[in-house]
Amino acid sequence: MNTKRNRKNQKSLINPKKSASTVSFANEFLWAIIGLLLTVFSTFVEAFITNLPWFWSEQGINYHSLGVTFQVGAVLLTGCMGGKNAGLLSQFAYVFLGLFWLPVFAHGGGFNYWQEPSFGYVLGFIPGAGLCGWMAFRTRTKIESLGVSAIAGLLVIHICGLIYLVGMSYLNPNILSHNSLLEMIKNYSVNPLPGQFVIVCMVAFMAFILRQVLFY
Ligand SMILES: O=C(O)CCCC[C@@H]1SC[C@@H]2NC(=O)N[C@@H]21
Repeated sequence: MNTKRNRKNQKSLINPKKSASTVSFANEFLWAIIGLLLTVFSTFVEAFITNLPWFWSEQGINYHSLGVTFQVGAVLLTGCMGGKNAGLLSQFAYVFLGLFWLPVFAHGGGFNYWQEPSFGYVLGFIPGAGLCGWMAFRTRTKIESLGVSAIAGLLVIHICGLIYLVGMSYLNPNILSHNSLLEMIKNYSVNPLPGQFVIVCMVAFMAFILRQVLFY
């Protein structure tokens, strides 16, 4: 047992760059709550960017919508800041809240929301935030690894959403006909992707700065 621990210590001494960051239980719990609140509120906030600040005096401030909300950004930021457990817990709580209590999903809420063809994306928030959080704490804090973690989380959300859409069109064609399947895939996976990539960059940048400031 001791030999095992010694070997582990030696490894991190040999390659300190690779040593994983850790997050305390208190921080995990705090980020699970912050993540839940962020996800609830950001679902209703449209994401936008402005023109570059050095053009503000000439051109004024121009806003461009990214065509998505900050919802997915909140899910990924929770993973990047709180880790795997905070990501999983916050998104379990979000799905539970939406199904059993408040209309916190983009198109409302309630138990029948499972019939919403896009519900797979909401379910995907759970493994998406978990994977993003797990990856974001495997190495010391680097903006590249935070970006890769957020992209991996985003991919998982889309994979879950797509599986649910295809599954629903086969198992429940009354709700989602084969004809509208492509339209749904376009609406929920193809069209939002460019905006979501911009959000992934914002998430990686914000998480990097916050983790430097908060020393973890
Ligand atoms: O970020 C976006 O706006 C695109 C992602 C869409 C997520 C879908 S919208 C319907 C469903 N209900 C939710 O609360 N989210 C998913």
